[in-house]
Amino acid sequence: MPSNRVDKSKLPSRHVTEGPSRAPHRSYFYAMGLDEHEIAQPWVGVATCWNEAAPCNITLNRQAQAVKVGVKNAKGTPREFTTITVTDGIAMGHEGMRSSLASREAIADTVELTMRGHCYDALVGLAGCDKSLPGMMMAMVRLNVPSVFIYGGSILPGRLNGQDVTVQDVFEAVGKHQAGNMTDAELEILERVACPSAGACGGQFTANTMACVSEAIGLALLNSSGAPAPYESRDQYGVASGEAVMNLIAKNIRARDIVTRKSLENAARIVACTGGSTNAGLHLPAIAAEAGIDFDLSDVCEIFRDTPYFVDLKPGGKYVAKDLYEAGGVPVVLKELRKAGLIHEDCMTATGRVIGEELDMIKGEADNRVIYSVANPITKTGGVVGLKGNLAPEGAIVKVAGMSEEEQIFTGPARVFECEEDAFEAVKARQYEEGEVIVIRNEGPAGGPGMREMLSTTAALSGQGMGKKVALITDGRFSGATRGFCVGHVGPEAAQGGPIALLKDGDMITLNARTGELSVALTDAELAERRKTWAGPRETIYASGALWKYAQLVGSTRLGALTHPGAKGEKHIYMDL
Ligand SMILES: CC[C@H](C)C(=O)C(=O)O
Ligand SMILES: [Mg+2]
Repeated sequence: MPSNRVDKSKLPSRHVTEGPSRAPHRSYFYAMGLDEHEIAQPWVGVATCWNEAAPCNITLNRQAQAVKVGVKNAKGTPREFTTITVTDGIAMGHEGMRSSLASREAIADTVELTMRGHCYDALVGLAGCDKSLPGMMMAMVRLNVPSVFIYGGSILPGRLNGQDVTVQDVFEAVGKHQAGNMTDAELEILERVACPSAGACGGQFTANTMACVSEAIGLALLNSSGAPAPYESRDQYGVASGEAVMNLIAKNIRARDIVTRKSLENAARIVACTGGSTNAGLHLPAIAAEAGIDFDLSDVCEIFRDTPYFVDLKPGGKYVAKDLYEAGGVPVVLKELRKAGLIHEDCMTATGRVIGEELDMIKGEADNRVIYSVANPITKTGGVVGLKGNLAPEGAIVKVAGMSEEEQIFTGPARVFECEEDAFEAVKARQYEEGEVIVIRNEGPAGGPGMREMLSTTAALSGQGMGKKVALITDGRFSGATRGFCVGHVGPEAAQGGPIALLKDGDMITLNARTGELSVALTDAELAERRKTWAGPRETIYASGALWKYAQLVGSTRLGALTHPGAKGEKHIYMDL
């Protein structure tokens, strides 16, 4: 058994299990039904984001039981614990959305504190929603313990009029309804059928994007994210993940042996080739920073730029996560990337083998329906690209999957809004013109605070049939289901005095996703002149509490909006591991 090779004298858990001074601690363990063998084994924290807030996380409790079976099979002692989630689909379109990105830090912090406080030796993390996936992976890298990640799985698609539908259709239906192109009764039918099961939103939105990342980066077993959440066949991956973490303990393979510059590049590839969520441009730098790796928004975008887009998923394309699973899932996509030399094969994974060896064992091939071959992609460059220019010196990001080449170039006058609510009201009332660039500012990580996703506004534009007739830029961000020429993460944000803060109605803005440009037709001197009269950042609307604290601490978008400095190669990471 792998655990026979574990040097127990080095495991963090000995601080709570060994010696006369730990008799009180052991009393608690006996109180929970553990016996002396279980107390003496390696302790594995099984962290889930289970709660009843949303379908994304509702199955995690069941799946955690499978993980615990795996840990026990391999002679470990699993201890399940939970942390929070904020679910974007429900937080969307109102003040609640400010809690979303901040919840990523809360998840990483609470998992970290639980692990530290109880001296667990290793971690299996289960997560099912936008911020819980990166938050959980950040905790793994931050603690640098042996770690395995497992996604909770996606939702099943709804079915209406012979077509698959997701919650994206419901968000967009709001715009259609507002425009008078959908009746109350039609909207009600759609909202009842769009989400027929547990699981995270069905397209290649943020949760599914980060699930693909979890496999490509090596923290999750290959194919473990594929089966939809309600499928009990997922449980075999739960058991295998529990066994895998015990093997990592035995081999002393830690999260930072897995998450490296190269594995982050593999992860960025899968985001681009699947037309994934722009949020990856925030989460990959954040995960990197936890490992002390400098991999910022422009590094991510550079990988995006020369990655072909060849997996046909919503919102840019046709299919949902269940279709990707049935076509062979992430392993087949990675195999295609490998054919083009776009995968670093020597990256360590959660099995203790490198990703090249793992891919050698995969039999599936591209079906040229959901997964095209890399040699015959949908487009030659990535489904997500970076932009820079005098309006975004620290960069910006846009999803272009599904947009034609002509649609990727746009010049128009700015219509400036100071917050999302103002923009949404104007869109609802059709107080904007075709050809304009809608600017929504003061929505960055510190300025919002919380860098809200603006799906309600972008979906309303799409629903009004105006998605291709206007462009939108913001220092906030978008949901994975946003489509249209919507540029987010414009940095520096307005609250940090970025040029977006200086825009006025009518300024001519150019967005060019082909050349990677985001600029305003103002000279440096004109911008400097406006800066002299700039009123400065808005005061945060929170006077205390978690969001006030978040606004004080959060760093720049370019670096992933972290609330701490990130690892700097320090020696003391976790206990004395
Ligand atoms: C449907 C979109 C989802 C709720 C989301 O927030 C994301 O994918 O980012
Ligand atoms: Mg989201």
